[in-house]
Amino acid sequence: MGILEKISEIEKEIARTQKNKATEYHLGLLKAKLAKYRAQLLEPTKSATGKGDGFDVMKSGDARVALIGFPSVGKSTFLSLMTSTASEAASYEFTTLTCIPGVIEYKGANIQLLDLPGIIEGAAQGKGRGRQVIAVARTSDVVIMMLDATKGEVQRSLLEKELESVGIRLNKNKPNIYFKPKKGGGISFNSTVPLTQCSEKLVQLILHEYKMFNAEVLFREDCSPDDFIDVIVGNRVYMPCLYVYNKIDQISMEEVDRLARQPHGVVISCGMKLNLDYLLEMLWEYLALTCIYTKSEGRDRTFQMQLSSERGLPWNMCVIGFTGPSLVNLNMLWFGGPAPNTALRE
Ligand SMILES: Nc1nc2c(ncn2[C@@H]2O[C@H](COP(=O)(O)OP(=O)(O)OP(=O)(O)O)[C@@H](O)[C@H]2O)c(=O)[nH]1
Ligand SMILES: [K+]
Ligand SMILES: [Mg+2]
Repeated sequence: MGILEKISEIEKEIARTQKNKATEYHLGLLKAKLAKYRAQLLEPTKSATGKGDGFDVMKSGDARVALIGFPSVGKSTFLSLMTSTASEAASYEFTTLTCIPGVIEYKGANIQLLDLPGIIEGAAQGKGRGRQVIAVARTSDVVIMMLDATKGEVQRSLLEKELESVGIRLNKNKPNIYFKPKKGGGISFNSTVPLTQCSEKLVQLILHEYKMFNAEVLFREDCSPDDFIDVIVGNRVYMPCLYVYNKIDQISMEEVDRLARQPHGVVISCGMKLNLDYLLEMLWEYLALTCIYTKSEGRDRTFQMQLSSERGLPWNMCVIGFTGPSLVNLNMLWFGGPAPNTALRE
């Protein structure tokens, strides 16, 4: 059996297994296996990482934003509107075939915006240029998931699944679990909070699946088995994502209102140049959140300083757990006591 078949078998088994106390170990084990096979799938192949395929665009500026979406949702139209780069837009699917960088200048910062080919279901497993596109998404600081407002919610959940399956975690903080593999001494397990989704036995089972028999594990929040697997697999990327619904000129006001209220949602029309300023403001706030995930060195620090001086705060103000889309929330939280769940530790 190939890896793809194995993955599909396990996914089916997870889907048909009822979730309850009696099955929690079985499910935990299945999820650990799934994560293992998916990791194998992601091991670089020549075609996915080969230079010269148009995807190896140099990072430049203060931050990088990737445009991810199905074909013909308006990604290239957006790039051409927001930057001085022209990217061909047309009514047929897969107009864009490589990665096309542009620069947004905003509040003294240069934000690199990347237009990418459309992706479809199965992208992570190599359909179309999905793997290259997703590899670029992994290198960005914020993802703009562009959606066609006329097309319903299914595109969004399909894309979320694709990104999820390659270890990209959207609008989610890194699980607050201390994990350290050891040379001996068995598995020591502790938690500072009551756990409702994981237990010592489940943690041991998952670790054994990864052939780890000695480790120190400390849960500092009530994490799920999936969170724990993310921590031991270790190559996950946590990034903010804006869900941008384009083409609102084509839908009713009621529908616009509904989409605008989605968490992390912004509604726009590239065709009629509607709400683009607001999107830029939101993008700026979401970029501020990336300070949480990045190290305080070099260019990241410059960017943090820019962001925080604007708000009259010390540059390392940005070292805060992710609480929501509003920076105001973050600042209040920070002044309220020690920053929870700081990710600048490493
Ligand atoms: N009605 C309407 N049409 C739009 C809007 N934005 C873009 N379009 C149209 O949608 C079509 C696709 O736009 P593109 O920018 O090529 O889309 P894309 O996402 O880059 O497509 P691929 O590169 O093929 O993945 C074009 O015909 C655009 O003119 C909008 O806000 N409203
Ligand atoms: K197109
Ligand atoms: Mg395009």
